[in-house]
Amino acid sequence: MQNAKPAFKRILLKLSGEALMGDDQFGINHSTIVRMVDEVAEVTRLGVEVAVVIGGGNIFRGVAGGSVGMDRATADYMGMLATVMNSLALGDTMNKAGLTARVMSAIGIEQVVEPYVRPKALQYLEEGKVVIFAAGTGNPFFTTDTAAALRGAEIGAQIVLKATKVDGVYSADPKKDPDAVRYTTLTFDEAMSKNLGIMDATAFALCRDQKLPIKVFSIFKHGALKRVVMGEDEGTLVHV
Ligand SMILES: Nc1ncnc2c1ncn2[C@@H]1O[C@H](COP(=O)(O)OP(=O)(O)OP(=O)(O)O)[C@@H](O)[C@H]1O
Ligand SMILES: O=c1ccn([C@@H]2O[C@H](COP(=O)(O)O)[C@@H](O)[C@H]2O)c(=O)[nH]1
Repeated sequence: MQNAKPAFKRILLKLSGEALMGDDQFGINHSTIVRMVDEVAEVTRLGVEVAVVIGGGNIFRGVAGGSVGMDRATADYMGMLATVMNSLALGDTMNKAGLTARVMSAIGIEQVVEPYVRPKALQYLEEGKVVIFAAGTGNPFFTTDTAAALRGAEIGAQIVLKATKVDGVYSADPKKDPDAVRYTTLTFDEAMSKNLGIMDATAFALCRDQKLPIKVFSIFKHGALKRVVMGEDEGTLVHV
């Protein structure tokens, strides 16, 4: 179908930080980040406005610091800084691939990244730039999934796309339970009442209240992002 149009005008793409490691044990794998950017570039060429939140699990998670006795809020700020590093790497890779990316941070580090200012972010999106929201929500005790829900709602995205290491939402963690079954669709209430660990309850609740659907799909599956954007059958849709 040559003339098919994208199903969405503006998306909030949540990229897994952990997936950035590729086959490495830690950090940012070069060919993996280049591959992710290629997938994003493909959907920008369709005219879709793309905002991105990237996680920090390839570098640091606050919960890990907390578990070895660190002050949890301090550990969470370290986690937020990890997302700034990933955002800078992603923005740099995008710019090298011919996209125009702008990184905006929820915490003040102006010598490194410009601060998040909503009208400016909206202006960049209208100009066709890719906006990368760094440092999560700017507050400890949250996650980048919640930041994705928050920024998605703020910018009027039509959907939050969670690109992660699994190809959808399962009845249990498919990495731990081989009998887990994948859902094609489910409601926010079902996801929360079943305690499905793919996203935290705060992110689900915010999206439910804002009637902002979430699509969960695999970042490792070539072309999956484009298929989601074209409204094709891919991953799991979580809806009101
Ligand atoms: N019910 C479930 N269905 C699917 N995946 C699940 C489920 N419960 C737990 N998971 C796990 O959740 C993981 C994805 O969530 P998580 O937020 O930890 O990673 P991410 O968002 O990809 O990484 P990061 O936080 O670094 O951005 C999957 O890799 C999967 O193993
Ligand atoms: O709003 C936020 C977002 C993130 N954090 C901290 O950063 C790490 C990395 O984010 P992930 O979503 O786990 O990839 C997270 O574990 C928190 O420690 C935060 O405090 N507030």
